[in-house]
Amino acid sequence: MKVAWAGSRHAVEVADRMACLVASDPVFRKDTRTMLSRKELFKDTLKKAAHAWKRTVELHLTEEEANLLRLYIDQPGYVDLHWVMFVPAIKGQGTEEQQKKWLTMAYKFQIIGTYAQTELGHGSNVQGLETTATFDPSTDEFIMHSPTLTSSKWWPGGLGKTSTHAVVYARLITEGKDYGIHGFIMQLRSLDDHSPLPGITIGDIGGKFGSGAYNSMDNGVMRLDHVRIPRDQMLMRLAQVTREGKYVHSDVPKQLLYGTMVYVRQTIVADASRALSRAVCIAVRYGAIRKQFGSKAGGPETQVLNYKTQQSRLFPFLASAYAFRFVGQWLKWLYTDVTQKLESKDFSTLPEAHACTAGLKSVTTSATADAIEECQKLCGGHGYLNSSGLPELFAVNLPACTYEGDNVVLLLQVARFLMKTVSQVASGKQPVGTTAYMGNIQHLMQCKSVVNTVEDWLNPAAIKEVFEARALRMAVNCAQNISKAPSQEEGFSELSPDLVEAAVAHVQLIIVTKFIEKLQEDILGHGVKEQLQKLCGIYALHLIHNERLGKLYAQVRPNAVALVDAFDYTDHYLGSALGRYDGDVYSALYKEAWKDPLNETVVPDGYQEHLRPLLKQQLKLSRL
Ligand SMILES: CCCCCCCCCC/C=C\CCCCCCC/C=C/C(=O)SCCNC(=O)CCNC(=O)[C@H](O)C(C)(C)COP(=O)(O)OP(=O)(O)OC[C@H]1O[C@@H](n2cnc3c(N)ncnc32)[C@H](O)[C@@H]1OP(=O)(O)O
Ligand SMILES: Cc1cc2nc3c(=O)[nH]c(=O)nc-3n(C[C@H](O)[C@H](O)[C@H](O)COP(=O)(O)OP(=O)(O)OC[C@H]3O[C@@H](n4cnc5c(N)ncnc54)[C@H](O)[C@@H]3O)c2cc1C
Repeated sequence: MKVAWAGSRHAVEVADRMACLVASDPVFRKDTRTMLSRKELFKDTLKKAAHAWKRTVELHLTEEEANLLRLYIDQPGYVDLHWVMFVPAIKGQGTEEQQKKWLTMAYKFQIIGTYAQTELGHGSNVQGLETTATFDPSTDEFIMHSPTLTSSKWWPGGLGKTSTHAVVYARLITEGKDYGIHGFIMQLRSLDDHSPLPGITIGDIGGKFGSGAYNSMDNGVMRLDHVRIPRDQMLMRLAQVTREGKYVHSDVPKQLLYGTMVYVRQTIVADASRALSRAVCIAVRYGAIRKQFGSKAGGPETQVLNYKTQQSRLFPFLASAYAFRFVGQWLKWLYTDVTQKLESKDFSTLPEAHACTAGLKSVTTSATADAIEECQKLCGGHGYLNSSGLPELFAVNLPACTYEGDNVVLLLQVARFLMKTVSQVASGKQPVGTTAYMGNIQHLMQCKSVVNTVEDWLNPAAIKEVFEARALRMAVNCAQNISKAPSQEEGFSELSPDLVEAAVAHVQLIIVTKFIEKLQEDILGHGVKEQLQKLCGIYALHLIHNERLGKLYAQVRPNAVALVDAFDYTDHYLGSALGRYDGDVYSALYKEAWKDPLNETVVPDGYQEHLRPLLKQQLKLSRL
């Protein structure tokens, strides 16, 4: 099962090696992270990032190994933005010459970069950004400026205190005309003493949700006061400004400006499956250790994992973790395929790639945030302790519902794509890729499900048909209602809640389909495929027909712990007293409690000033 989860034997081996490297290095300790002040946590993040880079160089780690090292260090920081957004933005939007110049420095960490798009006034509406980049032909420079308070850059990770450079998104103005949003490389801080360059005001935007967690990241604010940069720092793969100030657009779709976001959304699906699997791992292992109540005859107490209510709340998450993992692996393939096509100037699959990455990012991150919260409840009181690992896991993954595109905004993008596809089908065009099922419209609009028993739900063809019919009918229903509205735009706006539901149904169909396709691959190992079939059934059925699942849960229960062991997480990475591999939960909880700063002294600070006088006063009063 470890191989099925990781994708290959090689993937298991390299992940194990990197996880152990991190777990055995004292610099990467994180057990007292939630007790650090914001400043201490930030410094700890800088230390870990520098040490990770040192180890990467010393051990000559490959890109794959270095990425895993960063993942297992498990502490958000500026390096995430540098590798996940700054470098890809230059790769996707820079010319070959620009890539050579900037990536050479970025790969060696001679510069640290971030992705500065969002502003105080606008995040979702990228076309509404206000920062300006005005070309001055007299000096061959762009003047970068924040004209209003709301145009202050706001949120970019690493911007607050660390980044020396950024890809800054701004409205390009040349020859008096506004050509909309484009990307520019800007140096922000001196490479000698790290002070901000003239005209740049920069800082951290302040503490965020939860202790520890995302507070390790210095999300930043930046205002620009007529800062000049050379013309060749505009990223010029999609469009150029000539020496004379002429705007020239390349023959590529302007949506490629959004390419970095497509790339990151695809990686976020993998993050979501990992976060969900960590929460499930903690809740399942702990559920096997925790006992409450017993038989009336005085027999042994019951493991809470044996309660049917516990199973019906928890096993759909276990199934979802596997489902998201497999769809994430497929999405990575889709992204690579689209990138190769783009290189040979075939842009035909771009809308589908956008819809799939936007939709899957939305559905998987929302489900994951909800599931982590529920796993905390599934662990009872102990789940609420920081030492359970769950509060931090929740706080770190909750913003994934917002960053890289608010989930509802992204689902509306999927809905737009679906409405276009429905109208193309109506005019006789055969849909392809993930919407190919819509071509079967005559059958799917009328068919009746052949499913009667729980066993029928293990029939992949039956499951697929139900999901296809559900998604298509919801989309067609929306399209019909929109066509009755005074205008397309008004109809879309009025029906947006239904459109979001239709988009979710389409995305869930993709997830179910990719799970089924996974089951058609060669899967080695005794009983592995059978367990995955049950999980696939649970994933599909819990979305549409909760009542019939009891039998499947009973079949999964004997292997529940093994199914989470297959995630292959070290105790260091899981970071949970409840989810320990050896099950020694109570000693671990007890030990963790003593690490709290409040326990550094037996009598707490503040006793002399506030507690003692109060108690003495009460004592005096009671004697009167
Ligand atoms: C215990 C815990 C310990 C710690 C654990 C540590 C680690 C674990 C967690 C993981 C952490 C780190 C790793 C990951 C790092 C991630 C860091 C994330 C940082 C965040 C960064 C950001 O948020 S960057 C900013 C992102 N911003 C957005 O996403 C903005 C969203 N808005 C948009 O994308 C657009 O404005 C929108 C699409 C909404 C609208 O576009 P617009 O052009 O205005 O309007 P439309 O008319 O709708 O579109 C025009 C046509 O373009 C098509 N289109 C739109 N987008 C795209 C696209 N991306 N690609 C292709 N095509 C696109 C659209 O469909 C329209 O097409 P049509 O044919 O004309 O209909
Ligand atoms: C932890 C974190 C890290 C981030 N890192 C970065 C970074 O590195 N770089 C960067 O540039 N940005 C970053 N961001 C910003 C992030 O990309 C934006 O917050 C995100 O795109 C959402 O935009 P917004 O904040 O403007 O939300 P808003 O759009 O203001 O959303 C508010 C509400 O309005 C709703 N809404 C908005 N538009 C519509 C619509 N058309 N129809 C229906 N409902 C709508 C939304 O659903 C939401 O409920 C980060 C954000 C966070 C939280």
